[in-house]
Amino acid sequence: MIELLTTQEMGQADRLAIEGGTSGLQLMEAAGGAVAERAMRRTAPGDRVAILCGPGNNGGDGFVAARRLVEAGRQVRLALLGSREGLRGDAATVAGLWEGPVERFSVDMLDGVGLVVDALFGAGLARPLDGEAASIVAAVNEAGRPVLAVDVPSGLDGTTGRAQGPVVRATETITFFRRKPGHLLLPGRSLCGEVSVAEIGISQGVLGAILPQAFVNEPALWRSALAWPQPDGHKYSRGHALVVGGEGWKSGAPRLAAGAALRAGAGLVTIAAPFRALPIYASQLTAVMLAEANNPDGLGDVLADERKNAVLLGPGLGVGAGTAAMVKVALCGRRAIVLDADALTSFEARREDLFAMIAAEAGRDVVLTPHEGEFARLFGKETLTEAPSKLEAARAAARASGAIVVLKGSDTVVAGPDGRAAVNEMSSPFLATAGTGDVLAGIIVGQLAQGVAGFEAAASAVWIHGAAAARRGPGLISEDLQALMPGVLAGLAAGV
Ligand SMILES: NC(=O)C1=CN([C@@H]2O[C@H](COP(=O)(O)OP(=O)(O)OC[C@H]3O[C@@H](n4cnc5c(N)ncnc54)[C@H](OP(=O)(O)O)[C@@H]3O)[C@@H](O)[C@H]2O)[C@@H](O)CC1
Ligand SMILES: [K+]
Repeated sequence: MIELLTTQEMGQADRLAIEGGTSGLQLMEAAGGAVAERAMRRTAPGDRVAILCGPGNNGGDGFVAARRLVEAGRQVRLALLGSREGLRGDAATVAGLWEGPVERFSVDMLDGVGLVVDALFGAGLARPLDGEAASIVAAVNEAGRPVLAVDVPSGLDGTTGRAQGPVVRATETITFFRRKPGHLLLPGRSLCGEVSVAEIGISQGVLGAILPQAFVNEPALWRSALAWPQPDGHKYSRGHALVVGGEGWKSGAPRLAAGAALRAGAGLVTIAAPFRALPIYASQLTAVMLAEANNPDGLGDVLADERKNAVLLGPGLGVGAGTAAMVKVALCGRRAIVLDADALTSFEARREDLFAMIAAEAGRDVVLTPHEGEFARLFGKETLTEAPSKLEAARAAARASGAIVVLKGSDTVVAGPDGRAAVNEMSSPFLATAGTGDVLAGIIVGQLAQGVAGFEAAASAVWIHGAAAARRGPGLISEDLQALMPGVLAGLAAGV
């Protein structure tokens, strides 16, 4: 399980390590040493390196790296933002060990360098950069040389992934102990370049005191919760997913979802749709079954069979009171529910009704899968814009709704009402194509049908969906995803 630490939690980790007997100076020597190691991979002896140090401990890491790089034969020029006398604590100590000149930044420092080390600001960034700091950042970005950022690109908030002012555009970022959410959340992820993590002598044990609630979405987070068919099992023991579909001319979305649910491992999958649309569905389906549901009462009849233990509503269903009434029927009872697309938008003006229906049945999993537009419509634009980060927006929505919220995008966040959250990085830009959201909703309902718990069902589905897309790359269309899933699932089953 890979935890993500807010800058505050990282400060706690540093403090706990120091209380545990590792000095701050040892941590800084290890951090600066790791920076130097990364810098050496990008340069050869004799190459010129510019190291830009800020007034805090991030700058301290820069001083350590400078010393180590000179020892390794690099030609180092070091600039300090602020005065040497202004340095405090460990940063002052390591600055004292630096025997070279300490310059004031000038643009010519960047001429012909093989690497710029950005050690201006890290976890202590307290406000947007302005004045001299802002002009240094502009000069670094303008120079177009490779940049190695220490901890985070200066100007980026490691907790939120946002920059309120100027920010360094790094080629590579090295952070310490654990990544921070801002390394995965956009725009942070694209500003960091390649991210590596260095161990600096903080023991894993500190996590037991910190209890981080945000994680990288990767198999270690949910692998043990996945359901695999047992030798003595049968299709009914793998669950029965129901996808509620609409009119025939909108049957593509429910069909994509149903196929994905079957691939995800649901034992049976049925699409419920109006009688007049059934021939259209039937002409394109084989293993997926059909049931007639002309209206909410009809859906109630279909759901009278309690073996249908997970239901998806939304893809191709249409926005309006009819869809809201279908959702209401599906939400009566204990089965797991996924609400996507039109099923979310149908509650735009009456979100409290939806949240009350979700709350009415404790212990049942409801997963909501909005993209940012649907999220703003359901939870209010301010939930998105006023939250400090996308992660916090998803958490706030999960708390308000009592559901697991999958806030989709290139940096999809899965958040549970209990505060647990996972940020996804297993993705592909080629997923930005029609129908992929329907496939994701289908994978989630397929996982839920097999009895996988809501948070794990959603997080694993997001990962499987991204991994399938990554296998194809250019040319991907949503119809391809189903056929790509077995390879991804085989890898998970084998534990790789
Ligand atoms: N023991 C440890 O903790 C370890 C920490 N490590 C390293 O330390 C880093 C965190 O160090 P840090 O806490 O000193 O913060 P840092 O990012 O250097 O900046 C603080 C300084 O910047 C200033 N400042 C802030 N915003 C500003 C702005 N907009 N414009 C101008 N100034 C601004 C702020 O001034 P103030 O706000 O007080 O006026 C203060 O002087 C962390 O990222 C990692 O690299 C590693 O060595 C491992 C051990
Ligand atoms: K930095």
